[in-house]
Amino acid sequence: MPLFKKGLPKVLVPEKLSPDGLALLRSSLDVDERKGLTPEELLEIIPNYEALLVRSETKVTATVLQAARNLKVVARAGVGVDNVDVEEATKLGIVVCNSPSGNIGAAAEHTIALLMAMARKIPEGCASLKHGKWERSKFVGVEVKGKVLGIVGLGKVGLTVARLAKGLGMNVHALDPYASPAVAASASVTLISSLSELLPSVDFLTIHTPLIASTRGMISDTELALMKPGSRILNVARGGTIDETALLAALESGHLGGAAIDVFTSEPPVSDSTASKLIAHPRAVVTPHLGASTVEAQENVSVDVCQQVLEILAGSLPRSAVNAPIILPEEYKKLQPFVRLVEKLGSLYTQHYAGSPGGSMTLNTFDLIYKGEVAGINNTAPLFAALIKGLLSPISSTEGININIVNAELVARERGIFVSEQRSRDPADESSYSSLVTLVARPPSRASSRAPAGDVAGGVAQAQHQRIISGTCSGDQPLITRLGRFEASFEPNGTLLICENYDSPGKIGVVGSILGREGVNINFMTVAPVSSKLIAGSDVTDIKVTKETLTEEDNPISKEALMILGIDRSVSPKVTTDLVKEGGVLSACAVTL
Ligand SMILES: NC(=O)c1ccc[n+]([C@@H]2O[C@H](COP(=O)([O-])OP(=O)(O)OC[C@H]3O[C@@H](n4cnc5c(N)ncnc54)[C@H](O)[C@@H]3O)[C@@H](O)[C@H]2O)c1
Ligand SMILES: O=C(O)[C@H](O)COP(=O)(O)O
Repeated sequence: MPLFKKGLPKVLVPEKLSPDGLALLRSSLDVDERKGLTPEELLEIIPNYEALLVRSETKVTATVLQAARNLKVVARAGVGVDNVDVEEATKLGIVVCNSPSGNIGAAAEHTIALLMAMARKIPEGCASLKHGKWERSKFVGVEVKGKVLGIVGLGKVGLTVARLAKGLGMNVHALDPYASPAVAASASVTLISSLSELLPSVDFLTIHTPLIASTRGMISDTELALMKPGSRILNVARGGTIDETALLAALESGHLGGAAIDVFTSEPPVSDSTASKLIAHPRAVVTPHLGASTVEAQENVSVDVCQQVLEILAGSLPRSAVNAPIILPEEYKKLQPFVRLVEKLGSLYTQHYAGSPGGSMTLNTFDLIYKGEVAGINNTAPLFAALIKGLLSPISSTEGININIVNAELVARERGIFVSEQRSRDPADESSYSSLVTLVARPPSRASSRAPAGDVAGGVAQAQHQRIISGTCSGDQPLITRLGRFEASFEPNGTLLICENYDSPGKIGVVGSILGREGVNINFMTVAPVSSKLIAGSDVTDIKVTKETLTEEDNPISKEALMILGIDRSVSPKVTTDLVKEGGVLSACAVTL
């Protein structure tokens, strides 16, 4: 078991990563470099770490992730994340990030190196000379100038290969259903619309797609048969895009003039496998997944992912996560106070209303309404995630799962929670708030069968089943401005006692003495009157406008109020019961925010 620097988050590095990035981590993280771990050893130690930094060798399986109780981020120092179970990481709220552009140049240059090595038989000539032979006529190659290079996958690496190949005087044809024709044209690449059209035209074919369902085995017997006799093929993308058995057969039959392969279906290849026979074939030029192995690329990807690990562990959003939305840093900064606010709205809703009739158990449909400046924020995914976290954190253990931007949608779907986000660029409301966020909880069916406008009775019936909480941000500090039918102004922090009562003299004294008896100190108190709009009868969508309340002659609606007390500890249910029984309040509820 490693000895950790006390208190620092721990990051496990089980593969060779450039020290440039790791140096960035060392001042604030405990970096544990453990090369050569067996899968069993990885499983045993992974619960100790907050971050895991890998290349393509470490298999980050569902079992590893489930055991990783403290893991916040898996960072892949490179592009491909096929060695990481991203789906499981998403379920568990673990960010998976990568370095999508740090090794593009290296991979493209390696492709060209293999292309030239294969065309000019450099590995064979080199090996022959080292064995003391001088065989000049045996190693006559071909030129690439004027030949057709077919590229499957005109993404970052594919496009760079295209530009380099143009520099060598090649004609470049490419197949990529998602490529931009303008970008292809700017690189003088002819876009071809199908493999069957592309393959017969090429002298060299190179693959630059990810390994996904549609590309697995994409080049097999049929496709190889379409290629010209003597043509050559390259794979610096992922093993499995070219079927290894079909490729070996095409080399053995002499149909293909050569193959240059950097990646294999199983790495390292198993002895006696098809891949090992392919490697041994005299017309195959092979490298052990070296596409990204340059000093420069390794520095790039290492620095890139190490910076992201620091940011993620500090609570920021990743720049290039594969399982979370990308949000610009300046936008994320603007969102931060509202993220805190919306989480508080959700938590306040669950704690204040969950136990009440029609509470959170039945109200699983929410409108999250952004008004004013906050409505101008484009990507509200962090607000959605904050709401789900706020709603669920007070009532569920969520089995150690950290609800965040990565898994909020999945968790909401599993829990049957529906959220509709709405925006209004109008001023926040008649009030002076520049931004206002309102959470409306409602039963799904009622919402769609809303009473026609003007039908106040219907409106009240509908309103009875809604719960509304609004808030704003004062600087960075969240502020609740409405709780139910009450106009409020309190900071949702710490433990709060929320008492509904008729606003009458002496009430505060009684409540204070009951709390004093229990040894509870009051830090602050604020009174929230019924919304003036409600008294004027204009706010028919307000919540909980009960018949009893409206017809209470001695206690007209205008006399109702919420008393919100900030207290220094959580209280037992006995305290809230006593407040109702002895203190004369209508209801009392303690929440911790
Ligand atoms: N050998 C190495 O060391 C090494 C280094 C870097 C990248 N890679 C691999 O190279 C591949 C390409 O990387 P990239 O950064 O260019 O990725 P990219 O996402 O930028 O490009 C992939 C391209 O493939 C296209 N594509 C997807 N499905 C396709 C299909 N069915 N037919 C045709 N095109 C399709 C996409 O539209 C995209 O343009 C990846 O598999 C990556 O893991 C390998
Ligand atoms: O996906 C990638 O970035 C490349 O395949 C490089 O993988 P590596 O980091 O294991 O060299």
